[in-house]
Amino acid sequence: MAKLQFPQDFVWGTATASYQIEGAAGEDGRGPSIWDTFSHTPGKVVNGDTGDMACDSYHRYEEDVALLKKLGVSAYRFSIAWPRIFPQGTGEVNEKGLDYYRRVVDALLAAGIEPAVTLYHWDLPQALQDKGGWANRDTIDAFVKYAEVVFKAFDGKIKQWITFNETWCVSFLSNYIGAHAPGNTDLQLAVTVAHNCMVAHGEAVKKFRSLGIQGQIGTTHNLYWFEPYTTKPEDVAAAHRQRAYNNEWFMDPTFKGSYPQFMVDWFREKGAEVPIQPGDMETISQPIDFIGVNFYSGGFGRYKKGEGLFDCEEVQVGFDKTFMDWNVYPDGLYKVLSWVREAYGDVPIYITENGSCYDDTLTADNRVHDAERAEYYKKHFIQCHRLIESGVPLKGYFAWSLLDNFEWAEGYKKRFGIVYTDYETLARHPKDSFYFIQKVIQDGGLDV
Ligand SMILES: OC[C@@H]1[C@@H](O)[C@H](O)[C@@H](O)c2[nH]c(CCc3ccccc3)c[n+]21
Repeated sequence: MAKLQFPQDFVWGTATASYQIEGAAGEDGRGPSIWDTFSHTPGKVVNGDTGDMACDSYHRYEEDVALLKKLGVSAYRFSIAWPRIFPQGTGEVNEKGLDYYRRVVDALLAAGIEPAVTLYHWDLPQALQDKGGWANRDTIDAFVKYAEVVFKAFDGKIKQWITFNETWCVSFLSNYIGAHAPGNTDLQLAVTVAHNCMVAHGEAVKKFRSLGIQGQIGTTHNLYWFEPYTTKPEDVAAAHRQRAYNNEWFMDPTFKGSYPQFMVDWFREKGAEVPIQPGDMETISQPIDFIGVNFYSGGFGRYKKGEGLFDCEEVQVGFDKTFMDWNVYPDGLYKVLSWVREAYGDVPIYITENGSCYDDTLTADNRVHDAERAEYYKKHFIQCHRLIESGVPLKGYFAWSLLDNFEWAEGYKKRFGIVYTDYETLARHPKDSFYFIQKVIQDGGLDV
């Protein structure tokens, strides 16, 4: 048996998001978000599930913090709900909304756990969507105002800030594919939303710097490792387009201050132009202190005329699949973060999400023997160690997720938690994967 030892200062954490765990949708002045609207629209979410109750973390956050302490993490990534701070998106601050996050942050700090906070994890105030949402550049200013209020309220207490969670999901998944809120299916709209969100990210970073807020700020993109199935030029080009859709389209503006030209040309062919205004690219590529990467899966593709947006079809090569039908591809984590370092330099990296969904069963004695999920984590931890050994500046890892929670359009059937949420009683039951991660943290590494 070999012992894979992690650096002493490696950050182990778990991640959640406001709409997925809080519940209390109308409590203490919270305004509606686009996910309240979407989940309450028949046909949008499996079983008609909504985030009205979720894990009720709005009232049970102390139980969550106790679980985090038991797990032994040094950090906890969660998101602040904009509609709790500005119920109408702009205007009057809702102090009761801020108070909830003050309770959460103080409980975390009392437990010796660092909060890592995402400003935007998809719950846009509906009042802003009614005025065009992220397609309207006024939303950028509203976002910066929201960020400023939260920066000032928690300066010195929250020291790791993430502006956006997965702008690809906010733009393409939600406005081209249409699977997430607000559920549009327009490519130009998606390209515009992606651009405006990235400008909003940059403006928030500028505000953070100008206010002299303590700590570090970055953003999180979901990166997908997609490789050509053969070395044929058309397969290489097709797989690259498909990968760039998730990766370079967001990472190039963030770190190079420009969009990848081959993709600009491809979108132009499809009738979509990027609405760049003077100064936008400089704003987007404001220097950041780290990049958050959410990694779940990857695969292989080859050219197929007319297939999808990029004339690319996925080739099934025999990967094990999770309950989301996603390939289990741990090597993809090694490859994608090695690519980040090659393409964008030695920017510190945090894996801000990684995890898996399997069909869990709660036993009579409240255990969940989720061996597949524990194995998924083990395989990905091994790749994290391999990355660190290779010199990639990987600084931390946040497991998705602490709790089973509202899995967006899939509702509550899809469980990603290392803790089982009993939706009848809202009781939390650590799964075997929780104890596996607890031991890795305690030991500072794992035996392989
Ligand atoms: O699907 C599991 C998690 C979500 O619960 C998180 O809120 C979100 O940040 C997140 N991103 C991804 C990868 C991108 C993706 C999200 C949803 C559906 C398909 C792909 C997986 N996850």
